[in-house]
Amino acid sequence: MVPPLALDIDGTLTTPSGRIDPRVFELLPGWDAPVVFATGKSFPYPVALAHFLGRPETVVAENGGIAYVDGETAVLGDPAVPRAVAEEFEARGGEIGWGPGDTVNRWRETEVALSLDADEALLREVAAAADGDVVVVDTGYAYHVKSPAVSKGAALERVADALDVAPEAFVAVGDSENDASTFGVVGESYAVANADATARDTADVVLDESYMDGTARVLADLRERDE
Ligand SMILES: O=C(O)COP(=O)(O)O
Ligand SMILES: [Mg+2]
Repeated sequence: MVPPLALDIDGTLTTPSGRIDPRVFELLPGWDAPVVFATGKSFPYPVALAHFLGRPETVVAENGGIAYVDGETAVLGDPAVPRAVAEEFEARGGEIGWGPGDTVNRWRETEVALSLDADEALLREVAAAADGDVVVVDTGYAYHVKSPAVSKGAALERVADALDVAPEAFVAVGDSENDASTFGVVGESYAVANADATARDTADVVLDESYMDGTARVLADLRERDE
């Protein structure tokens, strides 16, 4: 039996230019165990990915603010403080940075994401004034303003429980500080070579290969182990 997977999306299933690597469509549809997409992106993105892979929609979105499994949505974070921080940031001249349509935040229910072009120093200053009620997480793709109580790892534990699978049975692959909590609850964890320092420090193994090259290597090794 291949093990269940907890897979980050950006930096892990993508190319360096941010596209879904086509190998995702070869390797994941037939994976014979649960696959949880655990992402900082908002809820529709991992649902769409699972849908178009023909897989059950088992997802963790918004860095753990949302967990979805068996048709049940759990909203695990309160957006009030993150939104107040974003409003104060804008009142002080900061820009969220996604342009007028802002599809990055449109469906985001528990946190606020800002472009890496946003004024990080101002954002961290405004967030620090919220007295520990928010943290700023830099995924390498966005700054996320979220409750410190929310994490991908905690949400994955809920999803695993609903699937009746122990969290330790999962193998995780990720690339950034928002994956450290996942790495903390699964049995085996891998950071791709492009991972940030936090992901590298918290993963069991740091891969030699980057992006989907790294993830594909892990999947190949897991299949081989299964034979
Ligand atoms: O949305 C982000 O900032 C990063 O997304 P990821 O968690 O799938 O890498
Ligand atoms: Mg990532």
